[in-house]
Amino acid sequence: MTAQLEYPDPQESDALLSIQGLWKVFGPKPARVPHHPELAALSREDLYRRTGCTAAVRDLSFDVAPGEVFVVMGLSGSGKSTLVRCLTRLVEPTAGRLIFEGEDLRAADERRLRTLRRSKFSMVFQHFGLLPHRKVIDNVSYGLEVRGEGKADRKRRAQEVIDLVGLRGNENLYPEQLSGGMQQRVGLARALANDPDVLLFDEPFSALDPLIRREMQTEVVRLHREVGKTMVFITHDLSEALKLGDRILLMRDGAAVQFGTGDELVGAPADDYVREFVRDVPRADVLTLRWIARRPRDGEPLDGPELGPDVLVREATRLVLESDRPVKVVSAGQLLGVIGDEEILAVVADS
Ligand SMILES: Nc1ncnc2c1ncn2[C@@H]1O[C@H](COP(=O)(O)OP(=O)(O)OP(=O)(O)O)[C@@H](O)[C@H]1O
Repeated sequence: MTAQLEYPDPQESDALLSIQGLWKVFGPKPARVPHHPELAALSREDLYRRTGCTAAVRDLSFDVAPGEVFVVMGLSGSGKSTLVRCLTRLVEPTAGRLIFEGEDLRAADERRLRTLRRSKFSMVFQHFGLLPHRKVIDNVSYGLEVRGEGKADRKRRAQEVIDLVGLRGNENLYPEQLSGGMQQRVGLARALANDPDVLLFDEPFSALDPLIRREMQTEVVRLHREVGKTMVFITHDLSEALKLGDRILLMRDGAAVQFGTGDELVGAPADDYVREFVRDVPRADVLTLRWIARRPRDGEPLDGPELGPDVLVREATRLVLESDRPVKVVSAGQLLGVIGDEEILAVVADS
């Protein structure tokens, strides 16, 4: 039994990167799995038992918009690393389409792929991947050297990104002379030096201790604000995903469980798995007023203070509790609902 997989036409859409029906199957004769409805529907264990194959990525489809931070989150073994490697074909997908800037990446030959990897994508790895015998500045300019750029240009560009990531003064040190956090700054600088269209991060901060990790997350938020690059960020850490992601894809056993913004995952979990995943998130720091506004009751005063629907519950708490009238949630002059002490306390008490 063979099913024909159908995908939409390569993009008239605004997506920078479009992933359509992507599969990566490891094991013997992997290509039969995506096209075989019965095999494709088997659980991870049953598929392995019947075929000896593991579907690390299962029928994933999503678009990444230009300038967006797209986070892929999931527990160990959910397929995140395989997915991010499939995006540049460092791991060869088994089925599906990858459209980047309108180009079908699966049709690209080795030469074209190498060019794309050098000029359009940069990767930041968990274990930094720095060259130990090269100074910071030479690590940062390495990609430019490979691309054949002249010495003066390389140096100028490397210095620019070294300044950008806060490494000025460390140019002539070797990686082993730097702390983990500093080494990952070198990794970031090296990735930015190529001026790629997409930065791919594979759990870049997992090896760092929690304080440095938070500092680096803030650094990525700042860099994103400054350089506006499209980012695909892999993590198993929910708070990291919520802090960085414009949109989050939650994966389990290779498949998508939910796509959404952080507040959508927390406010409207798709199933019990997601509910359990987000259970300990301080809801007041993630949910916005649009999630808790309700219809005004008959006779309720509507002359209270106004706030927008995107204000975080935490930020609105004081105003709501101090006001003797319900706070109005208003967008473009339209009343979306009201919020009183009850609604606020239900969230804050749960946080
Ligand atoms: N080369 C391979 N051969 C066979 N199975 C593989 C291979 N690479 C990955 N897998 C399997 O695919 C599944 C997904 O692995 P992957 O490393 O992508 O997950 P992950 O979410 O990145 O996990 P982690 O955070 O632990 O790296 C796992 O079951 C893994 O054992």
